[in-house]
Amino acid sequence: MWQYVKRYAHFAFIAALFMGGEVLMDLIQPGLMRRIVDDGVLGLNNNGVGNLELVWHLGIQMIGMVLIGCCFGSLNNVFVNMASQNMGNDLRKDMFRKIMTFSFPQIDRFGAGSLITRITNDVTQVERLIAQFVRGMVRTVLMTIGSLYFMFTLSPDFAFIVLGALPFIIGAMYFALRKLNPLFTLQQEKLDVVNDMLQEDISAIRIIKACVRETYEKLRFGKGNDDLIKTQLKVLLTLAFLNPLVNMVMNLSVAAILWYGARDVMEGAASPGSIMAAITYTTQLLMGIMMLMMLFQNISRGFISWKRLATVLHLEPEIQDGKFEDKDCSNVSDFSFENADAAGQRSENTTKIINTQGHIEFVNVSFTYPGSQKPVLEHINLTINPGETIAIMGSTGSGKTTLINLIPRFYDVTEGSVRIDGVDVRDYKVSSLRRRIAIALQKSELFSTSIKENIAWGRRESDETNTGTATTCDSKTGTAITDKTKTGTASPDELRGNVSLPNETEPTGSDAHSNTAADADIERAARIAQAHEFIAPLEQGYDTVVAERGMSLSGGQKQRIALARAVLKGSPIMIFDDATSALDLKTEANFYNELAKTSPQSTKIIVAQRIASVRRANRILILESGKIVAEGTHKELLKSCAIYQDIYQSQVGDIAQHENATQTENANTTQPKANTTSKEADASAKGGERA
Ligand SMILES: Nc1ncnc2c1ncn2[C@@H]1O[C@H](COP(=O)(O)OP(=O)(O)OP(=O)(O)O)[C@@H](O)[C@H]1O
Repeated sequence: MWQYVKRYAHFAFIAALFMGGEVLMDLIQPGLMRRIVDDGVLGLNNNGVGNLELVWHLGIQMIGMVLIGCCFGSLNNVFVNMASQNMGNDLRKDMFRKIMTFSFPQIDRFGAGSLITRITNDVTQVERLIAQFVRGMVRTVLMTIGSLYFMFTLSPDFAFIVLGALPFIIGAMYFALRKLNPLFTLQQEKLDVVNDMLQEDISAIRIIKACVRETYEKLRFGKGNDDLIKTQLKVLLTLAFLNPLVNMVMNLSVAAILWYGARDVMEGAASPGSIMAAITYTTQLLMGIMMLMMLFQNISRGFISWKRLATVLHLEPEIQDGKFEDKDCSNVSDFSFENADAAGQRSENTTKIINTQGHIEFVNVSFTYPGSQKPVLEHINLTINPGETIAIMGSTGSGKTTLINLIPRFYDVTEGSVRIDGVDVRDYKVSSLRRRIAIALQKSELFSTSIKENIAWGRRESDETNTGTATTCDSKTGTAITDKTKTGTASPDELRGNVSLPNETEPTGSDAHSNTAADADIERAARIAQAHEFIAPLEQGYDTVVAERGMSLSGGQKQRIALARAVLKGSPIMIFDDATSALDLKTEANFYNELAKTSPQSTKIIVAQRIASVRRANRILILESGKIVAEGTHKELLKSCAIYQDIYQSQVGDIAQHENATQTENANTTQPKANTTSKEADASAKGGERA
């Protein structure tokens, strides 16, 4: 924690100085009050003749002290907040960065709810720990020392009375904190559970309503919440006993001072003013101790939260960078967090540059999910050549997604190796590897921003580059494209970016150097993904803002935006994991046709359930129980593979429809493209989206 504290230690130090000033003002006041009573009112040093002028004089001094103390207190708050909030800000950012470097199993181990609790509630607790420490601890320590000192100067007896009370208070606090500490840990864990449920329920609200499971979910959430409240109640109950106990000890001390002091006053050993001052010091001191009690609670809570944060911050990412960097991405200024973390490491290791072609090899690959005993993939041997289109079919749970997840290292193989262009994926720099792979998934993740931003999102490195020029990768040629839109030197060809596209209006002149170039890229990608048809008629077109997680779009529309995003990324390797399942067959066929035309050199891997989606692939693999059981073209498999034949038989209707769609498409390409296509596409899209 010190590394975070020390960055803002200067603020904390200044805050402590101001707190010292505030305490000093508080400590001086009882002395002034004593003089007002003894000298000003009772005139003890003037034969019983009071001095009103002195009362005024000392009164004004007291008001001045209060005001100065108030200013010191406010300035203390300002600097305390600067220290604690800045530290919290750094912690939150570092937590987020760290989480971004985690592998899926690591994220699963914590759970999304727990990570959210840590990054929000736990960071707040640590902020509070720092604030309370600088504010409360400094105040209490100075106040205790100062009050005891002044009490000793007033009367050592008074000081001994207070010192006698201290062990009771400290003992009570010690036992309370021993009881409270495990409860604080439990409380944070219960909060994790509640946050997990909350997150799950809010994102699944549609299905909860559709299945009329509101009551069930309410009960489930209620139970989690009750558990949290029970723990919180235990904490409060412990405190409920502790507070009155400390109050009682404090009042007994005041009573003892009054009793003792009254006797001294009667015997002439002490003045009434000094008794008043002693009582004020006692109250200040014991209030300080009370505050210390609250402080210990927050400190102990803060340390528990810090431990939870440290578990995340000190966890080594399972997926580590290798030495190989893609040639075309080697001079991309890396924004990615893993690179931020690995920056030092990179300078030590000699980075080896490779020109990615898109050749993929699975060499005797086996994979078992962490925590599971049963392998999901067993001894997979597979070679995919650059520019080849491979389709993977197989029953649900056969391991298709798992297989493709090994390529971008979402998981690392348990045995064997996955190689891209002859290099084990584990030897690549993770960001470089993933930049060369475009992925579209069945469940399209969209962000609550414009359609344009959503499509451009996958190719963001150029936007995030803040030094020099940005380089992205051309899928067709495999060569680097320097993003000269920023420097104003881009030619129209360069402005076409990653996507190699059919001839359309090229941006020229000054347009070529403005945003319209990027817009043109986005539109072309959307056209390939068959998304332009539904985006163009929208009132705001590409600037239409998508609701959270794409809720304002149909399933098919979301998928087409996700496809456009993958196309725009234009990587040498493209993976479509059931990414066209919500499209009708015609739209799907159009997409793959366009893709084949515009990115012939990209290696494409299509995971699909429909024969119509895969029949045009160069090779189709049939995966069963984690093993490749058949491999061949559509025709070959129809002849030789019983599983494929079964699937074919079950989809005969679909296939006929697909053939018609393909014929219509071929006919259309011989005629000028009329506007009717957009209507057809929309109508068919609706069909697909219903699918
Ligand atoms: N994160 C995970 N942890 C543990 N087991 C998993 C995990 N993800 C998938 N599995 C298991 O691995 C097996 C293969 O899953 P995978 O998602 O690869 O299948 P699939 O062929 O893509 O299925 P589908 O066609 O239904 O998408 C399944 O038995 C599944 O239960």
